[in-house]
Amino acid sequence: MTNVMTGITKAQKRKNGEKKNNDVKETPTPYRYGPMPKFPNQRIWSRGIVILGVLLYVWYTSKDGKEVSLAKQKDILPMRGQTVDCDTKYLDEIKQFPTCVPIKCGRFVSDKLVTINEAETLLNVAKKGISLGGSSGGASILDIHSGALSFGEKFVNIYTLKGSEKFITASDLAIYKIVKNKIKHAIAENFGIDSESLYLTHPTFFSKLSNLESKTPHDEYWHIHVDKETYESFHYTSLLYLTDFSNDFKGGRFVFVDDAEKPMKNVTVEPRKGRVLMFTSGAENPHFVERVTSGVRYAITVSFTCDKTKSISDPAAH
Ligand SMILES: O=C(O)CCC(=O)C(=O)O
Ligand SMILES: [Fe+2]
Repeated sequence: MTNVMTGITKAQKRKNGEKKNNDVKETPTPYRYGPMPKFPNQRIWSRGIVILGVLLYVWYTSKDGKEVSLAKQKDILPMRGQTVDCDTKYLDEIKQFPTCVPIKCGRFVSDKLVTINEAETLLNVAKKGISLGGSSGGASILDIHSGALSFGEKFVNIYTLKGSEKFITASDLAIYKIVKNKIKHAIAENFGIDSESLYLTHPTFFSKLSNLESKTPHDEYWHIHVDKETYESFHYTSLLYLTDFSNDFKGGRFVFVDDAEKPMKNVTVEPRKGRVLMFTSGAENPHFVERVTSGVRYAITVSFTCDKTKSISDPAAH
């Protein structure tokens, strides 16, 4: 049939179409920048690169990505926690004190218990007190209950040092007591126990950590440990952080090691000024502090026992 408008028959159209298609096949598409370069074993190389990329991705994500963060420095947490099964030895021991047995063992973090002003007051006490002595290695402690203060490679009693009258005032002591009581009540609430069953115990101390080379084993704060094994009287441990991870120091995160074979199971807490970390002191909570790589990290370890015979009194003015 002939198209009235063009006067071309269907057969002619088919013929023209075929010719066009043939033309396309005959003309190769030119590469804008010339032909793709070829090199020997091109396929093997490109496959190798893809496999390397996949391996790099797997290595990178398993290295850091799977570690769990309980608290980042930037978080402001009213309360965040995790429960874990109590270690049986811990449970057997704490059962001697029935009102002190936790509903579940675990760890909790709160940024709302202690105010920034309270944290700053205690930071100044730590700075002033430790400046009277201080370890020659990377870890200094000050225990205002016993008076123990790191001094070079030894310890001295701060209350025997000249100038010690000034490092802590009556109002600092009152704040210390308020903070300790707030932490005690939070521990009781989180673990479902009676706060009257908790007593402050030894050692409760300020710590100052830096990247100085260690001089004695006391300076090596980065080893994995269980508090109940290091400090026999502990049942509940708490830390109050006085400086900020990343701003005041680098490194120095607190790390729970849930499975020593699998670092990606580690649970980390980044210190934040005024942040309180509380946990049961048994083998369900092995932990360490990462080495501080720069700056200075200040904290207070506030420790509680359920054994009244192991309790210590609130610090007094000297
Ligand atoms: O400073 C910390 O974050 C933890 C210190 C610690 O593990 C301890 O005093 O037993
Ligand atoms: Fe510890």
